[in-house]
Amino acid sequence: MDYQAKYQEKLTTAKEAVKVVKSGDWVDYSFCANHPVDLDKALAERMKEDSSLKDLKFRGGIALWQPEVTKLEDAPGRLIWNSIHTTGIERKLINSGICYYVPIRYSEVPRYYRENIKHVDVAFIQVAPMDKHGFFNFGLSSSHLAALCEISDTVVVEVNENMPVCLGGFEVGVHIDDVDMVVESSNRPMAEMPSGKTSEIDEAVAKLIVPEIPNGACLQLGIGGMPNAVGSLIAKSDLKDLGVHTEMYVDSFVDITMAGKITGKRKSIDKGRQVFTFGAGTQKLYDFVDANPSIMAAPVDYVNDIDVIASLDNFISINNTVEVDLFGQVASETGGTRHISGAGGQLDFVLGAYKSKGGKSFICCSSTVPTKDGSLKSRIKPCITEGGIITATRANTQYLVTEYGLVNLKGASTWERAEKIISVCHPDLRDELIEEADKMHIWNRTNKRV
Ligand SMILES: CC(=O)SCCNC(=O)CCNC(=O)[C@H](O)C(C)(C)COP(=O)(O)OP(=O)(O)OC[C@H]1O[C@@H](n2cnc3c(N)ncnc32)[C@H](O)[C@@H]1OP(=O)(O)O
Ligand SMILES: CCCC(=O)O
Repeated sequence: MDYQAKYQEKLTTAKEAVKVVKSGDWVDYSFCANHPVDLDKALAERMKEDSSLKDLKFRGGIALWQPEVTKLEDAPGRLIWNSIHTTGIERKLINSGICYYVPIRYSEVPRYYRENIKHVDVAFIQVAPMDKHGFFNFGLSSSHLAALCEISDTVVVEVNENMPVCLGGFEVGVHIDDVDMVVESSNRPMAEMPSGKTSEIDEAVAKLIVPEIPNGACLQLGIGGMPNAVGSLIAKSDLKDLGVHTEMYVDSFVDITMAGKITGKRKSIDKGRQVFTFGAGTQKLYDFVDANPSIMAAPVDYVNDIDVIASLDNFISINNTVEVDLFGQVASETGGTRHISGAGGQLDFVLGAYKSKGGKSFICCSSTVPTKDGSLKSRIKPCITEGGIITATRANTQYLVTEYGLVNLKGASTWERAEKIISVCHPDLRDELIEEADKMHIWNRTNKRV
């Protein structure tokens, strides 16, 4: 089969390719680092020139830069951006009235596409250059992109030579036979998502979690500064023979690997491989995962499947949250009715890690939220702020960790939970919380004031 001939047949420019978009279409921008760059720019140009092109519905998630189409002055009347997980960029788009969140359980996203969404008009995906077998590797996001290609009327790939090639699993790319148009991009460097500075609070939390990790454990680190801080401390620890099975591949996994802590030898499946479904970090990460045989990309319905997670012994899952209440309910997606990020795979890993033999799931947060005037605002509340969304229910929460301590809520009655949870709150806010707990009938006279 002459794949090069097919490639040449399908090769076009971004300007030509975007002509396929019609008013009313669903246009899927794929995910995170794989959002299109040149196609997005060309579509925005076309929309500027042709004001009759409207009622467009875009879908994407974890936007690392603001899509050009959303910058159009008249974007609010002409398009809606739907996000399966919002970053700060998308939070701003929510405020401007053009972005809406798609509630998901991340492990289920490929099935949403195949069985529920069922139809996409146009898919625009950044991919790595075609290999000799005719495949365009999805690189940093295997995620749900194979499912997206299956249900899209038109698949347009935007080839970027800087997209790392991530192999090892399945559904990691799309074949030229299943692609309608190929656009060679301007080869911009991959967008980065630096993990930010680690705070003293992050470090205090990390110091409480690391001693809970046994040698040979299999790690998942979530999104945000705190899980990354734990990763940095693991890199400096004496732990050995660790494995990785994580939804998101982040920079600190590279540091832990370089420190010689990861062998993956004790994994019962995918032995020796660091498994992930999407990656976002710095160029250090992108260079590390590129064509690396110890890395295995796979779709999210495999990586986040609770039975797959549970089949890995000593699974350690570390995720961040926005608010926790005195019942142990975890709200990681919103602050009241204000949308912040999304459910992502938090529940998948909370459930899977607890089901794993020797596994532990840690929900961590700073005890207070930073405020402009420096006043103390607790993240731990009697009840989740009105309108807040629960990501992990109270029965699912295992370890809760703040800079003041680590408590295990499994098996604890409501009064025991209240006591444990208040023990990790900011000391100046504990009395108020005890008063509230008392009013809510979850404080017993035998409860300890810590
Ligand atoms: C990819 C993976 O994570 S793997 C599997 C796990 N998935 C998840 O855990 C999904 C849910 N978790 C998350 O999305 C993240 O961990 C978060 C949002 C909880 C924390 O992420 P971080 O990047 O560290 O959050 P950060 O502290 O920067 O706050 C993000 C926003 O929330 C706001 N916020 C944080 N806490 C609160 C609060 N208690 N009340 C109101 N707003 C709040 C901040 O002001 C900020 O908003 P802004 O940037 O628009 O001003
Ligand atoms: C969509 C995935 C992001 C997350 O789990 O946080």
